[in-house]
Amino acid sequence: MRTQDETAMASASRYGGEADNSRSSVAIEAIGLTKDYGEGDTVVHALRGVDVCFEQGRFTAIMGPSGSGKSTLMHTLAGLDSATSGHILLGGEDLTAMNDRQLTLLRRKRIGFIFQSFNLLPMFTAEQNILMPLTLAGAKPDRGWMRTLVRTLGLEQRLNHRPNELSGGQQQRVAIARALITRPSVVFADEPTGNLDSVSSAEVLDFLKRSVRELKQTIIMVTHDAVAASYADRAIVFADGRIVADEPNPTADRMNELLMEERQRATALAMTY
Ligand SMILES: Nc1ncnc2c1ncn2[C@@H]1O[C@H](COP(=O)(O)OP(=O)(O)OP(=O)(O)O)[C@@H](O)[C@H]1O
Repeated sequence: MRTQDETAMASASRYGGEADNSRSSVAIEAIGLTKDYGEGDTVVHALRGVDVCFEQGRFTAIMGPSGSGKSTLMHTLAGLDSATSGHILLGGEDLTAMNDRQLTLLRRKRIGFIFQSFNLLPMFTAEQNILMPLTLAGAKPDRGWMRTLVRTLGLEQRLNHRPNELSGGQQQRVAIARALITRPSVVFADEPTGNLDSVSSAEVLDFLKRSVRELKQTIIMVTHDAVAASYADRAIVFADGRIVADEPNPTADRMNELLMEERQRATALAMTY
């Protein structure tokens, strides 16, 4: 196990030693993160020593073949799943050293989630759904921030509607507002456009991008769609529990190319066995 100083040094090394200035812009980072499922002959190494930083105010996409570890990375970073070894620093605090109660509080206050299936509560209005994280925490809404979110997401005319009175795209916009209402340090989006048609997908991705540009939010999105990844500022490709590519300003063509290269590499490897 590393000491705190060793953790800080490992973290600083990812910036070529410019630790102090650049660290202030880091939202969350993983250091030597591993996650194994099972043990012995049946062990699955889902994460194999992942080192990665996610900067504040940036939109990052995570891509990769099925089973490569994308969801495991997201769940572990969000404190939903425990790491086997390594560290996760959120605003300088190590999640891997926290107990369940501390993790629950941290998730409630500092992490937002957006799911493929929206996960809105059907008996509540859009407004009640958006405010739900605050209601559950017994916290008062910041009305100014609520207005900003509602305006940015174009939900002014939809606040009194229940989810079944909204289109898929509108429901996902409500879910985005709900994820952002606590002004979290980081928002994890798991295939947020997986259930949407291409027009609604483009709309939702545009809003995610605006949340980053205009509202200074930090978003990490898992997606299988290279076009969705092209809305991000950065795209990471995962394979076999490791990062195999890290692309700034990704285009859909470039991401398809990287995914194809990874598929060819995996096929060539399989043929040598
Ligand atoms: N609870 C679990 N128990 C055992 N193995 C698991 C568990 N969750 C994930 N795995 C395994 O860990 C590896 C990584 O899975 P993960 O779900 O993170 O991949 P993924 O890239 O998100 O895949 P997909 O794109 O299909 O969602 C896979 O081999 C998977 O079978």
